[in-house]
Amino acid sequence: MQLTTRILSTKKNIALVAHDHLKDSLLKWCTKNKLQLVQHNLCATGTTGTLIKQQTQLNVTTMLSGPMGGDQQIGALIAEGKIDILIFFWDPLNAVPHDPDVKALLRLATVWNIPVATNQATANALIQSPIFTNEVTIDIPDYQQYLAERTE
Ligand SMILES: O=C(CO)COP(=O)(O)O
Repeated sequence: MQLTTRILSTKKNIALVAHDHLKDSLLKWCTKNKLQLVQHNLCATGTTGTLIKQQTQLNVTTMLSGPMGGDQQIGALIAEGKIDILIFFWDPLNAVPHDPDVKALLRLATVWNIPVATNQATANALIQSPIFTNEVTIDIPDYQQYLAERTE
């Protein structure tokens, strides 16, 4: 796969997602890091985002709830280059009905090489890193080249 680059600007588009048993943990993390988070554009799956808005007063664009398509909506935004960072407190100990959607979201985040935190320790590392505040260049698949090779 040929690569090209994408610039993540200083003001990032950040997606926040948490499974039910980890919502308290993500809410605490958002409260603790509110001053950094307020400087970025936030979006979230339906329940997660609504709780973050209620409990932190952060401005969050909400998608549908995860099991109703919210993970897929965020995955689509990632594929379109509209999400720069994914913070996803996913639950490795409880099954969810939309497991294929969860896998698809994590897969697309990997395909498009965006920084992802899937637990609190990595979210802490990410928010303290220059990635969060600086302009960053990431390698991404060269889609035009990919398409050209498949259609020549
Ligand atoms: O299920 C989710 C992620 O897979 C999260 O969805 P909610 O934020 O609506 O609970």
